[in-house]
Amino acid sequence: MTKFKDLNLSETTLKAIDKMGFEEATPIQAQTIPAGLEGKDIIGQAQTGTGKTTAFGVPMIEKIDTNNHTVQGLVIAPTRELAIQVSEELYKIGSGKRVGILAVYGGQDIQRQIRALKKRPHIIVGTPGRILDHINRKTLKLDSLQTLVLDEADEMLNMGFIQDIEAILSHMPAERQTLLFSATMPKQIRAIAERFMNDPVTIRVKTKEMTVSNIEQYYVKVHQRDKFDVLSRLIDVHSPELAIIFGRTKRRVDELANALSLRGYQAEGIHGDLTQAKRLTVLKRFKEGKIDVLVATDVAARGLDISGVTHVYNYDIPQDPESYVHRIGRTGRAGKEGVAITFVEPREMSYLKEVERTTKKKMSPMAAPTWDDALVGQQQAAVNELEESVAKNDLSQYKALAKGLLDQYDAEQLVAAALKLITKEPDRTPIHITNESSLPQKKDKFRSKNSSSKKPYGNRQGGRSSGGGNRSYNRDRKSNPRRKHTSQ
Ligand SMILES: Nc1ncnc2c1ncn2[C@@H]1O[C@H](COP(=O)(O)OP(=O)(O)OP(=O)(O)O)[C@@H](O)[C@H]1O
Ligand SMILES: [Mg+2]
Repeated sequence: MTKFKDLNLSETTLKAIDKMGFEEATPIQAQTIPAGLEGKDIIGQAQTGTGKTTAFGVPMIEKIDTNNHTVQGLVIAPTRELAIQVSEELYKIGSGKRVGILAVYGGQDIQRQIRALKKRPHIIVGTPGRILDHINRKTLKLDSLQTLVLDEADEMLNMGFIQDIEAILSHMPAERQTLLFSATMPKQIRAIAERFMNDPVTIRVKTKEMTVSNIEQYYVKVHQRDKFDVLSRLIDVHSPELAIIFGRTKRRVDELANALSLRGYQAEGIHGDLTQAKRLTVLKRFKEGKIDVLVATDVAARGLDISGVTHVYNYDIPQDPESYVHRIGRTGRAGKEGVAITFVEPREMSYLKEVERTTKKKMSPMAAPTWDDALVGQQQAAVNELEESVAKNDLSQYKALAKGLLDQYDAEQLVAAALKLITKEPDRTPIHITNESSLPQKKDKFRSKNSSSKKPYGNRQGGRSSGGGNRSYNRDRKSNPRRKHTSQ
């Protein structure tokens, strides 16, 4: 176990890390911080939720010269929410040193960002489209850049983003340190990455499986028409603290969020067609537990760190194994436990197998719960609530009422009635969810490693659109590779 104080860090940074509550460095931090401080280019790969942000953040912050009021560090992230989250973490690491950090992303007033850029921050964290916009307006200069980080590097170098990244790279000094981080790094993408890196070291936290062991992984074989009922019952059985449900398209997400609300769950959706303000509000309400089910497209799959997410449901199986890894990685973070459940239609089993081959982890089959299972789950949740209330609440103002009732009724009858009132019995309100086409069937059962879905260029979009129903997922990020991603 490595302590941060053994990593040759400045007192101010050590203090900041201490304030963040971190005691020991995680393996990826222990391995990349020294190499980062030495100035090496790094490709860092470690499982989801294992602290990669601090792994690149610490050396980046340590190297900032706060007397030099130029942009010395740039972090590029695929979504606005992630850019905000990373900037907040860097702010904490750099708080003692007073490093100036600014997040720039689409959907936020550009004039406000321009004013903030004039205050000469040392580090910019942003999404590619908006960064490029500022470069073109000459409101962001990268001539003095020393450290570049691509968070979710494989995603950033994939088809939807590569042109913007290349354009941004052309505006920064060749002599710089480049750090790439992700939980996944397909070979073909690594090859692209190496083109603009200088003798990079690859730091991979070696584990048997690509996913963290503290996430229990299940699949449920289910026909499309039954998916929603199975989902409602699963939620009733599990009573998740916070759950994320991933759907394949924006329409799917809207319909699921509405349908869940109709059945009495506190659910809201997040996807790229919402305004930025709405996206942020939904996420905030989810973090605060005001809603407990977040329905999302892959816009929420990467990097987001929301504590308390106990369950991830893949309502639609993702097409890429990488997407699966990131989606389920929204739970089981920082050593916590999590459960991931993936719905698979009978004809999509080959996708499940491909995910298992990539992650080197088998999912356990789970039977779809019955209505009675759901009722038992909800009754248990009511019992827990009642017990908690007995333990926690000051009930003195209710005791006289209780006595009165007990004089009149049988105790068992009374408690049963109270439990019935608290129990959210499984709801059968009719709902409508539009059918999406299943993923196209794979012919070659055991595809080679160079299979099409992993190719950075070309096939990815083709593969998706051939599924018909995937179109709006594409639009989510890839339909216009030049500009569109800020509207994910
Ligand atoms: N050394 C540490 N000790 C304890 N907790 C830590 C440590 N480093 C990071 N964390 C916490 O772990 C959580 C996950 O960190 P982070 O978001 O950086 O993971 P990640 O590896 O980037 O995951 P992803 O692949 O999903 O982006 C955060 O809540 C962070 O505060
Ligand atoms: Mg991350």
